[in-house]
Amino acid sequence: MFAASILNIFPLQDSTGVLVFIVTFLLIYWSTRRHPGIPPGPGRWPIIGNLGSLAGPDKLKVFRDLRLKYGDVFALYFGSELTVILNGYEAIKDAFLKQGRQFSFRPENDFVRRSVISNLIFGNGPECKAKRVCIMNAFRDLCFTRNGVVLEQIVHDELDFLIEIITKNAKAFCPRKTMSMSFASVIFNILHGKRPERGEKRFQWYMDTLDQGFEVFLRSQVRHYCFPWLDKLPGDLLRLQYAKDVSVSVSEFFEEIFKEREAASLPGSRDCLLDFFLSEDSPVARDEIWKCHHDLMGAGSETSATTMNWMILLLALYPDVQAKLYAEITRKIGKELPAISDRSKIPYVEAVILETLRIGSIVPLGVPHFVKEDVSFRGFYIPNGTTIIANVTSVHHDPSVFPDPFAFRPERFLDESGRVLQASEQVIPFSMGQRSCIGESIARIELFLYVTRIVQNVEFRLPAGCKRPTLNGVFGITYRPEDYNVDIAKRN
Ligand code: HEM
Repeated sequence: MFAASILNIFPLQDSTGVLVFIVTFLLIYWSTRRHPGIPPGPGRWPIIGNLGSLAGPDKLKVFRDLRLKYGDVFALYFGSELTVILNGYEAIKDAFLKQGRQFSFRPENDFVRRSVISNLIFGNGPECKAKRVCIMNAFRDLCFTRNGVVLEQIVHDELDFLIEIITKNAKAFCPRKTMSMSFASVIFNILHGKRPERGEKRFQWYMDTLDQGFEVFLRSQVRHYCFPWLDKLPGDLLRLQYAKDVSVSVSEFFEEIFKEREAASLPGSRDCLLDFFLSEDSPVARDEIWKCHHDLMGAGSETSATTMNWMILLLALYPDVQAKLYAEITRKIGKELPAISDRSKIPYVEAVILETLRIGSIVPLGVPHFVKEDVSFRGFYIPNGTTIIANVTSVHHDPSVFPDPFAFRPERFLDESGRVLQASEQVIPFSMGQRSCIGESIARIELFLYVTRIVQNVEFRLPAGCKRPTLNGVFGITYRPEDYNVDIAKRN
């Protein structure tokens, strides 16, 4: 029947026509066929796969709707790359904790090999594990074992500067860039033992490069998945040459700083992360250190800054929460500089931070994971080489877990007396398992010191007569609020 219809279309003597038809048919079949046994998902289109299903201004809603239709575990093709999306706390936990051995790799596809500089966030294997352990030990030593004095000091120095700048603003201002710079300075200081000079051009250039790098990375990834052959055409259509040029400049930027530090520090000193990396037993080769520093700067500054941007917006939108926060801080520590040891004294601050991390869902789809073997998961087949994405917002914005999920209500994390913090295990902004965030403790302390000190000193208000900002976010590697302005009133 099938053969007969082909013969009707192409007479026998026209063997070229038959060949073209068969090749076209096979190409369409292979490029639209879903692997058998994989989790459900929408039909696949040639070339773009399921990218069409992700169209729409509100990406988080798109993922919410796909979950409603296909369940907690569904599969999409980003171009030709098979990607499994995990939704809900139990599915993410099953993968990253219960089957953590299989689900804890980072993608090793062609795009990552060609364009990613990272040897930590996108690293795999025992060397990457050794770096994780070394950094976590160094963070513990630098920031916590000396009662957190180093971290506390670094953050307070930075906050002296920040509060001075923001209180100088007579006009309504948008905190985004100021916050990015401030948190980047803290991480830079932990890494290199000094804060960048105020207004230093090299550092400003580096921050701009990081900012653009995030966007270019996302765009060229999508293009590479759909049209890998663009790489063979003249012109840097996939921006891979751009990525290489940036990495050379970034390595030179860090190299200069490393040399300064090597010349200045005493042998055996352990005052910043760089000292740990330069020590004899370091798991990171000398010419690879800059890559780790680049990863830590990228991962550690934009995330915390975005959390603070959400927090300022939410406090301005909910003046009653802000007033309660100020009252609690004043009652418990007055005008004293907050210390890490004060965290347990002011549970309301911790509840405000948790609620901000929940609503903001700063890294909405986490960092991609990957499987390097065929995996059986919840009755589905996940083939070797599949990318795995944990949709963290599916947990944080699930009304069955957090009723009225878009209302800013820190009280949901306090007991009935309002005095005891009841953190929910279902708030997972730092993910979980073997690849969870290694900066979590630093981030939590930074946020505590930032919010407490800033609220002690200033009040945020929506500028009179302006359109009320929404909770709409800008979707990217991080999820940040749309730019907004706030008035800042200095407290007496
Ligand atoms: C509010 C602030 C932060 C948030 C919401 C956040 C969130 C995350 C998330 C979701 C991941 C991916 C986990 C996974 O793949 O399962 C991650 C990884 C990572 N984060 Fe953070 N992070 C924050 C702050 C920081 C800070 C301050 C640092 C460094 C000082 C840092 C360094 C890293 C690194 C190096 C990784 C990669 C870990 C690996 O691949 O093994 N993060 N973070």
